[in-house]
Amino acid sequence: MTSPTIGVFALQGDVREHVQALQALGADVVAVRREEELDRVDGLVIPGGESTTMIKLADVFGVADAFRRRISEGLPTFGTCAGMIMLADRIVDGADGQTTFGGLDVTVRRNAFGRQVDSFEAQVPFTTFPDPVHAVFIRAPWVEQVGPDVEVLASVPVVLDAATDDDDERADRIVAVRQGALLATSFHPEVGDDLRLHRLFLDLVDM
Ligand SMILES: NC(=O)CC[C@H](N)C(=O)O
Repeated sequence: MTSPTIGVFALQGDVREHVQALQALGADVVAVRREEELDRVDGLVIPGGESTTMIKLADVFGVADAFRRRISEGLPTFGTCAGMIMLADRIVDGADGQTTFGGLDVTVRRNAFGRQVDSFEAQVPFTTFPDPVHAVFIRAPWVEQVGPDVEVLASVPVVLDAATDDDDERADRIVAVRQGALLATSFHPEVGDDLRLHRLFLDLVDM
């Protein structure tokens, strides 16, 4: 089989890390800033970065609707952190009027962990892998609600703010999901050398 061509959304974000991870797995990778580039790809990665800037630039360059259309038509897409926000159909705590590309039937809370800790690392168990994934969270979103076609792949325990320290409540928050050929993580699998999530994504592209 010939290698798939994977585009990395390159208007903003940690593009290079994703390019390296995908190339290490044998994919042909192109940076995508224009519609002609988007037209050539078999799959798309939307990196971590800043979702408000991503959507602003996509609007300014007139490509937001092209991304929306291709994703809604079934282009396999992997969003990490800000990329997860860009794939979400609904956001909580977005900037005023913030929109997304959508496609993933989830509600995502932006900067969700911010009240507790801005950035942290954790060993996160996945339904798809025998061993946990070492996950780096940076001002990360979490998934607050999922539609019926969304499969939850991973959650992390969090302590919810309570009136007093004594009755802090614990709950699990979703940090990785899959819906058809769409995959999203709250954290940055492109940081570090664990390629399992990129490989899982390339398997979705092949299907
Ligand atoms: N590391 C990240 O991608 C952070 C996401 C960022 N908080 C946003 O809203 O887009």
